[in-house]
Parts: sequence; structure tokens; C-alpha cells
Amino acid sequence: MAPEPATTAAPAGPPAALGDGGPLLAISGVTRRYGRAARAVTALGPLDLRVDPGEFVAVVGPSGSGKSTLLRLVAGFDQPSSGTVRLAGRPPVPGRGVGVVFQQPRLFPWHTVRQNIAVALRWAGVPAAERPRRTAQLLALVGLGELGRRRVWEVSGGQQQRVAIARALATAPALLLLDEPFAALDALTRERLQEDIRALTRRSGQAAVFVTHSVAEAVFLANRVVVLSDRPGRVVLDLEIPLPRTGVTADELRGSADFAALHGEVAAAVRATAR
Ligand SMILES: Nc1ncnc2c1ncn2[C@@H]1O[C@H](COP(=O)(O)OP(=O)(O)OP(=O)(O)O)[C@@H](O)[C@H]1O
Repeated sequence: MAPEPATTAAPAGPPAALGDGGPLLAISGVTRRYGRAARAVTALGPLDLRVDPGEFVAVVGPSGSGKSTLLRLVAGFDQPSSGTVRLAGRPPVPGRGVGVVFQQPRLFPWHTVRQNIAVALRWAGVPAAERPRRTAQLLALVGLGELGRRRVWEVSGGQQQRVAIARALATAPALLLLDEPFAALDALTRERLQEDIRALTRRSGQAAVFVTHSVAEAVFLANRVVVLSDRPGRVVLDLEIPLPRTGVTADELRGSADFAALHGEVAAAVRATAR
């Protein structure tokens, strides 16, 4: 088990408004087509998906099933061809209410680790006087308390991805969107980061939608796994993952019969839909 991040504090800042008890994310009848006329391709849908506060939903599916398309629609970076996406009851606006972590950390290389976080806090409208304390809190949350003064190129790939996660949490997003955030990391770093993300989101109740190719990663991290079909992506399995949240080590969890059974069920659904 990787060491726990140094603090149990929740992400800094006020929680984003959630509306009045409705779903956090509601996707209804959504499709996304790319291209025109004879060259048009339907990448996604029709798709319905609901995510409630506190849920960690992993989306798994074959390559080209529209997983990244789905995240772009939820982040407000892109618009559906039909249907609706609602975040806390409203159409998503980029940068508002969601934090996004990509496969590559996409940090400012000329800044220090701390400055990368401080910039996000500034964009979020956090007053200058408050930023150092909040930056320290966020770095401690992802286990990087000691590395704030380092330049980005002076920390490892896994540590850079931790900075990206801290930055995504800087705005206290209602929903965290993770697009294969561990894919570029070596196996050991990937496992450590998975364990820390699992601990962090379980502790804080942070809602997340997490895209991955890895069934094991999905079952380990999520409390719900959604499998998309081959293109156009539609939901072919929506499975609760009732694995214990506390009281077991990561190795015990990964080695348990329950884990193996859930992994088998999800993997079978992915295999059945892959071309
Ligand atoms: N901007 C675009 N213009 C045209 N086609 C696109 C565009 N973006 C995605 N597509 C197509 O839509 C389909 C879904 O792509 P998307 O990247 O969402 O899938 P994915 O499940 O995330 O794939 P992967 O697992 O390989 O990353 C693919 O066939 C892709 O080629």
C-alpha cells in the first residue's frame, strides 16, 4: 500500500453548487457525430448516464467507443449532436464545476510545482493572500508537501501527474474528470497513484468520472463501472462495485475473490462488445 497523503483535509475551497438534490451529472439521449454527410461518423450514443454526488464512476470500453468524447461533452469542451448534458442542472461550462486530468500532466514547465497550483487558484478567483495556504494544503493532499519549490522538470512523471491532480482539485470541483491519467506511467507508479486516488476520493467523497482501458484499474478505483459498446458507444453494462471502502489493504483487495468476480464480469462485457 502506498503511503497515505500527509493530510486528511478535503480539497480546499467551497464546494461547487449542486442545485437542489438532483443528480450531479445527468446525460440524456446524448449522441455525438463527427464529420458531414457520407463521411459522418457517430462516435457516441444514444447514451443515458446519471452520476450522483459522491459516486466514482469508471467508464471502460474498446478503443474508439467514445470515452474521451464523453468526457469532453461533460467538461463543456464540446457539444452533443443531440440530447442533453446537465451538470448540477445546467449545461456544462468549461472550467466551472469540473476539474480535468488528462493522460499527460500538461503543466507549465517554466513554473515550480507550487506556482502551477497557484495559477489555478488565481484563475479560480482565490484571493492572493489565501493562495499560499491553499497551495500547501493541495500539495499535502496529493503527497507532495516537500516538493513545492521544485521546477516541473525536476520531479518524476508520477509526481507531475500528482501536481495535475492537485491543480484539478484547486477549484473544489463538484466533479473530477480523469481521462486515462495513469496510462503514461510505469506499473509501480501507476499502482501507487491508484491507491492514493482511491484513498483521497473515498475520504473526501469527491465525485469522479474516470476513463480507462484497464478493467483492473476500473474495478479497483470505482464504486460503479460503466462499459461502453464498440462505436457508437452505448452503455452495455452499469455495475455497482460493492468492494470494501476501508479496512483492507490494496493488495488484499486486488487479491480477493470478490475483486476477481467483478473483474471477470466487466472483462466479459468488454470482450463481448470489442470487434
Ligand atoms: N474531432 C473528431 N473528429 C472526427 N472524428 C473524431 C473526433 N474525435 C473523435 N473522433 C472519432 O470518434 C470515435 C471515438 O473517439 P474517442 O477518442 O472518443 O474514443 P475513445 O473511446 O476515447 O478511444 P481510445 O480508447 O482509443 O482513446 C473514434 O472513431 C474517433 O476517431
